Amino acid sequence: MIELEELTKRFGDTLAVDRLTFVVRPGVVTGFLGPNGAGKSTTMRMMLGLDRPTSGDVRIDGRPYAELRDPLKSVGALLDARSWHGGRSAYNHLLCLAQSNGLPRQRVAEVLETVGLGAVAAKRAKGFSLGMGQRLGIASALLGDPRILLFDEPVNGLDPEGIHWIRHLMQKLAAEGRTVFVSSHLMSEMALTAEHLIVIGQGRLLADTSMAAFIAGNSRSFVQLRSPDHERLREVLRDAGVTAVVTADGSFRVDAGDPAKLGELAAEHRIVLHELTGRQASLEEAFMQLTAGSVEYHAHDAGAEPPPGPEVFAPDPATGRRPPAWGEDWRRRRGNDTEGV
Ligand SMILES: Nc1ncnc2c1ncn2[C@@H]1O[C@H](COP(=O)(O)OP(=O)(O)OP(=O)(O)O)[C@@H](O)[C@H]1O
Repeated sequence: MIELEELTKRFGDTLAVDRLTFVVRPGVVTGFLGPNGAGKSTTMRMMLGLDRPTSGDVRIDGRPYAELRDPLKSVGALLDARSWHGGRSAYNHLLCLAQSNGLPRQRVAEVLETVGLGAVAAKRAKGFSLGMGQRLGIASALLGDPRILLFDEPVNGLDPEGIHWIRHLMQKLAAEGRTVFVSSHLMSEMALTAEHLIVIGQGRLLADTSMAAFIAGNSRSFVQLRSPDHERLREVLRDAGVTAVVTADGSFRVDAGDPAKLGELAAEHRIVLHELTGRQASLEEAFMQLTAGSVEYHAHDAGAEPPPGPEVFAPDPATGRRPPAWGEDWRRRRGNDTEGV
């Protein structure tokens, strides 16, 4: 496993990594998320002994990277996919790595087949596409058959087939009992790949939890209803004291609602529904909710200002109080029109 304890890195005035403590365990894919500049690459570089911590430490199977006897057999990493000599063929690049690390020559052909580069093994790497370069980087990481794998943005530049392939490769490696730690900005892909998540913002740990718990804990479920009898449904919801918003596509959204109860309410009033969907917010929404305060670079555009207009949420008829407006800021930033019921 990989263990970090109070790991800290300062570059001049910039505190890139701030007392990070967490453990990356074997057997599952662990996703590493954070906004741009959060400190992900710096953390991974320190795991591999490429950056020296200002304080704290990081251990690979109980030792600092520098003390590993056969580093390539312990940890494989893809940090910068283009870190190879372009004049060499894919085969020769891997052969050099194998020979300098005491690995058997036959591993070269094996990993080339694993990553699907067998047919272009003799071609010079400088002619490789971005996706082929990523595959060659992954082949280098797998060369020593390591128990621990680190991938920094591995799907960068890959086409859908390549993305699908790497997702299954990472899950297979984890299922073999390896430790797989992967960063990516592609939230939809991360949601499909990782079981556990480490989230950082401005160098600090924001979450260390399972994917399911992260989404459930940082977002709210909601129910979406749509009816051809829009006005009647609006009245029924209002009379029942249900707080709802009308979304840009004309459906009603009830935060933390119960689909069964709302369906029964509509049936009681003989209202036809064209949609009744219980939804869980996505990883992207949960991520944006959690990291909203720790984004280093904000885009400033007209849509960033909350639009004037009607109340988004109806007040609770019993208390007259406005309910908590989860995601309101986010919806406003996105310019997603909503109207009160
Ligand atoms: N060698 C360096 N010298 C000075 N500052 C650095 C150096 N490397 C990183 N930083 C700074 O440290 C912070 C963290 O950078 P890092 O690249 O680790 O973030 P990241 O989460 O990987 O970002 P991204 O998602 O954009 O790749 C940033 O503010 C960055 O500018």
